[in-house]
Amino acid sequence: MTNCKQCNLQAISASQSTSTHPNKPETSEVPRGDTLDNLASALSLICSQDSNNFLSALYQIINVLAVGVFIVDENGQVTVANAHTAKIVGSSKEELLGKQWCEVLNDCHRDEYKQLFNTLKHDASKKLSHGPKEVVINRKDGKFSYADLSISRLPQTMVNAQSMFIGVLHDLSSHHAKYMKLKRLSRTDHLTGLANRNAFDEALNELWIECTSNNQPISVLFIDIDYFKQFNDSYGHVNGDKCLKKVAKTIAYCVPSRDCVTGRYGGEEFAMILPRCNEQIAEVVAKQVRRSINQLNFIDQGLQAHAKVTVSQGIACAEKGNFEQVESLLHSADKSLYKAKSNGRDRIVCSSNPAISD
Ligand SMILES: Nc1nc2c(ncn2[C@@H]2O[C@H](COP(=O)(O)OP(=O)(O)OP(=O)(O)O)[C@@H](O)[C@H]2O)c(=O)[nH]1
Repeated sequence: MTNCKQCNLQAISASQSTSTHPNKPETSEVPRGDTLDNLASALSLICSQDSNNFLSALYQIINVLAVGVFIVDENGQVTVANAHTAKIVGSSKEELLGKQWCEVLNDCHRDEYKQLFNTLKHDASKKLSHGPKEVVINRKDGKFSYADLSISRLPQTMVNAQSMFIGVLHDLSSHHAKYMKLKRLSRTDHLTGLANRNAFDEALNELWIECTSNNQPISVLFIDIDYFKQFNDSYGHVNGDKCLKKVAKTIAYCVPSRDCVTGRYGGEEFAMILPRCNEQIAEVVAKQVRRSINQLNFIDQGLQAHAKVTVSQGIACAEKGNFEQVESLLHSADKSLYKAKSNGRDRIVCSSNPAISD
């Protein structure tokens, strides 16, 4: 940084490299005594070995920091950016200079930060310290960086008439990738890859609110493998696990739309949420599940052709206020499943029409 026209920082020069700051502002926010003296002596040490220039020393310090530091003017234009900011954004420092800071941000934050700079531009009295807040940054290579962003107003005593802001960026990209992986793992059943019980319950609560508040139907389908203990006992747990995986994949293929959720509800029990689907649609899906499961064989696992599984299914549909609570809907689907089991298995029971469908 050689000569920043908008900022008085350049006034801090080597010719004034004494033990006190040349432009020491008279505000209570500024460190006094030891702190300022120590800073000044640290800087003069660096300056004496280098360019003998305070400003240059300050800039070099900022530039080697392992956090992104940048300064924007009151119009939101970047006037200073250190090397780490450039690294996070995936551009060179030169490319960043003069650029609107908001353009660096992902669309989802742009309006918020445009508004922030706009508000502060018109209300210089307002104290600014915004964040830290997690933001997504559009990198030049088309990828994203994730960072914690804090923006603070530079003290008025440091700058001329206009407002200047300093931003600090902490790169969260590697943490973000790990967080996303952990989040995905915590929501996935590790054997089948379907939603686990926790994720299923969360999705059901969300879809329940969405559908009931829009007067749309929502159906739940419980699918339970018949006599699975016998399968395990006959062919072993390893084959039992492979069977569960195959059944899960087959069920997932039968969902009628992308907004349906399929989960592993318990050991050999699966469940499907069918938002915006009435009971008739749910029954069509259940019939498709039954047909597909009945066609499965386990020859690829080394089992004989007669090794087969069937499933029993229970359906309940919330429509026109027939269920007040999501728990009642689940209870009703569970009761239907129980009926399908007790009436011979390999069949479908709907809660509003308990006649057995086989
Ligand atoms: N291989 C394997 N077996 C499991 C897993 N989770 C549960 N099971 C087995 O699933 C079987 C369920 O047995 P039951 O609850 O008696 O039900 P069922 O034999 O399917 O009989 P019905 O449901 O009444 O038709 C048990 O033998 C469990 O050990 C799993 O992750 N892998």
